[in-house]
Amino acid sequence: MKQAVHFGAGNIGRGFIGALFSQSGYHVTFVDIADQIINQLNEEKQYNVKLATDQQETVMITNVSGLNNLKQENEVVEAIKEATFLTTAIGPNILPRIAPLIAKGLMARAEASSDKLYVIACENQISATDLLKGYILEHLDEGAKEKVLANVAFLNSAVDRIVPIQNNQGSLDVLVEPYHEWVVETTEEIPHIEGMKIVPELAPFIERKLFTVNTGHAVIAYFGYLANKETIDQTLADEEIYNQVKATLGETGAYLINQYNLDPVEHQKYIDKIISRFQNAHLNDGVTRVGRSPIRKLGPEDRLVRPALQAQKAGLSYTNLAKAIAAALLFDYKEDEDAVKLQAMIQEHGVAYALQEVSGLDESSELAKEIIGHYESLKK
Ligand SMILES: NC(=O)c1ccc[n+]([C@@H]2O[C@H](COP(=O)([O-])OP(=O)(O)OC[C@H]3O[C@@H](n4cnc5c(N)ncnc54)[C@H](O)[C@@H]3O)[C@@H](O)[C@H]2O)c1
Ligand SMILES: O=P(O)(O)OC[C@@H](O)[C@@H](O)[C@H](O)[C@H](O)CO
Repeated sequence: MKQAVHFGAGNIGRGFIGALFSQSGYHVTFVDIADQIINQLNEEKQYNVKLATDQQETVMITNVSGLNNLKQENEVVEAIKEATFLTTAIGPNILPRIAPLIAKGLMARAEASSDKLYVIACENQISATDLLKGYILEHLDEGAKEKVLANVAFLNSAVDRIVPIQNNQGSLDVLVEPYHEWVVETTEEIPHIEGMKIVPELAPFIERKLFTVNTGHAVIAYFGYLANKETIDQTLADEEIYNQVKATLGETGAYLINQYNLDPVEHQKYIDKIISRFQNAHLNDGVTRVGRSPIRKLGPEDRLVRPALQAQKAGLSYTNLAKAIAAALLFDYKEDEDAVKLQAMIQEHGVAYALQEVSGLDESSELAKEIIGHYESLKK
C-alpha cells in the first residue's frame, strides 16, 4: 500500500489532509506529540469525518496509525523511508522543531532508495514548504543536501477548510465544513490525490485565500472578541461587524484584483461564498481559535499587515485593514501564549514599539500612525 506520513494529527490533519490521503488509497501515519491521539489512532485504526451540515453526513477514514515524534524517532525515520508524501499541518511556528527529525528521515531514505518523495507543508503561511525546506537543510551537511535534494520535491501549497476545535473529548472524529480546497504548486507530474488541485503558480491562490478567508476570519475574531462574542457566526450576526468584514474584504479584494488581474465579479462571488461559510452555525467556531497567535497573525507577511502594505503601495484604501490590526493589538485572551506576550510587550514598551517589533512597521509610517489612531479609539 502507498504510504503518506503526516505531521500534526490535529484538526486539519485528521479532518482534511490525512482524510484525503486515506480516500486516495494511502496508509496514513500521523506523527504527533499528543499521546492520547496517537494511542487511539493505533487502537481504533479509523475515525469519522463529519460534515457540518443539517444532515451531518459522515465519511469513515481508515488505514491510519500514529507515531509520537518525541518517543519514536526511529519509527518515524522508517516511515519516512517508505513514504511517497510527507505533509505537515502543525502550525508555522512548529516547523523548525520537526525539521531535525525530518532531515534524519530524508537522509536515511536517500541512502535506501531513489524513489521520489513529495514534501508539502499545509499551513496558513506564504511559502511554508520553502520555509520547512530551509529548516531541514540546516540539519544536513553539503554532501547530504545534494543526495536528499536529488529525490525530494518540496512543493508549496494553500489549504482551505474550516475545522473548529472539536467538542468531543476522547473521540478521534472530526467535524469539518463541507467546503475544501487544497492547491499545490508544481509543473511536474505527481501521484494523484483526490481533492488536490495542481497549479504552476501558487501566488494568486494563496494570496486570494489568505487575504480573503483568513483576513475576513481575523476581522471577525478580533472585533468579536472585543464585543464579547463567543463564535464566528454569532459575531457575523452583528451588523456593524458584518459591515466591517465586508469593507475590509473590499480592500483586500481591490488589491487582489489589481495584483492578479482577477475578474471583479468572480472575486465578489468568492467573497460572498466565504462569508456564507463563516455563517455556518453548525461549526460553532470560537473567536479565540480564529484569533489565536496574534503575533503570528500580525507578522509582516501575514493576513493583515501584508495586504495593508500592498494596498498602500498600489495607492488603494487600507483604512479598514488598519482598524483590524488595531483590534488584533487589543486581543488580550489570557489562554493564548502569543496574546499574553503581545500584551506584555505593549504594556511595557507601548503600541508603537510592538508594531515595529511584531509587524516591522516604523512608528513614522502612515500605516503605523493610522493603526495607532484606531487603537486609541477602540481602547476607549
Ligand atoms: N483548522 C483550520 O480551519 C485550518 C484550516 C487551514 C489551515 N490550517 C492550518 O493548519 C495548521 C494546523 O492547524 P490545526 O487547526 O489543525 O491545529 P491543531 O492544533 O488542531 O493541530 C496541530 C497538531 O500539531 C500537534 N503538534 C504541536 N506541536 C507538535 C510537535 N512539536 N510535534 C508534533 N506534533 C505537534 C498538536 O498536538 C496538534 O495535534 C496551522 O498551520 C493552521 O493555520 C488550519
Ligand atoms: O489557522 P490560523 O491560526 O492561521 O487561522 C485561523 C483560521 O482563520 C483558519 O484556521 C481557518 O479556519 C482556515 O484557514 C480555513 O481554511
